[in-house]
Amino acid sequence: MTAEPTTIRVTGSAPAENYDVLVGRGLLDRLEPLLGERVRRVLVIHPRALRTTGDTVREQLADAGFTAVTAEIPDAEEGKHIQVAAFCWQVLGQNDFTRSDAVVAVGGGAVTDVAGFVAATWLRGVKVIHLPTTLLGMVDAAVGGKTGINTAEGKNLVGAFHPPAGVLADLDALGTLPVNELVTGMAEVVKCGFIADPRILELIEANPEAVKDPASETVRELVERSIAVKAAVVSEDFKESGRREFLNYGHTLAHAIELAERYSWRHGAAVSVGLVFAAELARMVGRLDDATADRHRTILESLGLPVSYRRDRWSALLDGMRRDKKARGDLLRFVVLDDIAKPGILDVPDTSLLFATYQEIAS
Ligand SMILES: NC(=O)c1ccc[n+]([C@@H]2O[C@H](COP(=O)([O-])OP(=O)(O)OC[C@H]3O[C@@H](n4cnc5c(N)ncnc54)[C@H](O)[C@@H]3O)[C@@H](O)[C@H]2O)c1
Ligand SMILES: O=C(O)C(=O)C[C@@H](O)[C@H](O)[C@H](O)COP(=O)(O)O
Ligand SMILES: [Zn+2]
Repeated sequence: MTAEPTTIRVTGSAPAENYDVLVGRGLLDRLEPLLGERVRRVLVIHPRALRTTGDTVREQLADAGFTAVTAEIPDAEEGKHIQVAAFCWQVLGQNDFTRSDAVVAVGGGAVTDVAGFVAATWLRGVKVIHLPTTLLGMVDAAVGGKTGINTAEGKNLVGAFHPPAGVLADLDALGTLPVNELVTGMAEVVKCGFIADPRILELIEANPEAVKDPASETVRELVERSIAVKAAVVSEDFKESGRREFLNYGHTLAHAIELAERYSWRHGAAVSVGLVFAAELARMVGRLDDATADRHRTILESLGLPVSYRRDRWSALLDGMRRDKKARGDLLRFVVLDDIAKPGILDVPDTSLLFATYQEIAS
């Protein structure tokens, strides 16, 4: 018998901002009820690597009486491209998708981001349901309604806030995920631990190896706790006018590293370095104690995640960081900690502080 899934509710100021995130196993039969009465056509967007899963979802929907089509898109960050969105818009147009039809995303965070963007923009907004298949997708990207694509100038520079109608985080999907993908996703879990839920940090520290076993109860608890952190934040501040910025902890440098590496680094790996940098920055300005700053490095290293980046790339990184969405004019703004579960914002008008901080983490 399959155990009942855990339900984590996201709420908002508008009815469309209310939805459930289900965490469990064997959740595919929960998709049809989420689509509702009015949906006739469904576009299933999946990466090449998940063709079999995409076909399974399409066939199940067709058996249930929907007109279901798939759009197979390039893998990982190559999928977060305007040409990929245009391809999906073409499929929607050629199949006469109306405002009462729907998009289903099957894949990691790259897929949920671009599929969410396609849904947000087709006819100015149709329903989207996320079936995340990576740890990172489950704990972060599929939840909260941030959608987007990259441009030549940087990460997620074009997008929209468009909440899903539901998220099915089926832990069975993690069974085929390469361990390095599981581990990079853990960077966002660690982020949630530092900004809001110290129990996450204790669980990882107690058994870093259990964290790499997708069948473990530890992974399930980490997934549920991280989603709970994100759900609480986005329920209060969907469009990032305040508290939601804390979910961006570590991301100012992370996105600059991804751009500098032309997206050959996984997002989670870059977030890992970004978290260490943000902790060092808070230590430098006297906001964070040594032990808590060091704890970032220790816990991320215990998972095998990177904690430093190339010294010779500073100027490219600074250029990238200037395009961070938290920046206001020439002012760079960073999420920092005053303590565990006490995030705040640090305004940095003078980049010499950033350079000095970078020297502490550069290799
Ligand atoms: N919108 C948000 O709030 C938000 C939050 C965090 C991250 N993101 C975005 O998410 C993206 C990163 O997501 P990601 O780490 O999931 O990477 P990803 O989507 O690129 O997937 C990583 C790799 O795993 C493969 N894969 C996916 N599921 C699999 C499975 N079950 N079995 C085997 N292989 C599988 C994919 O094909 C890909 O090669 C970044 O673009 C990041 O910016 C968005
Ligand atoms: O949901 C959010 O808000 C986040 O910041 C979560 C991040 O982990 C995620 O990578 C997000 O896509 C970054 O957003 P951006 O606004 O900096 O592009
Ligand atoms: Zn992220």
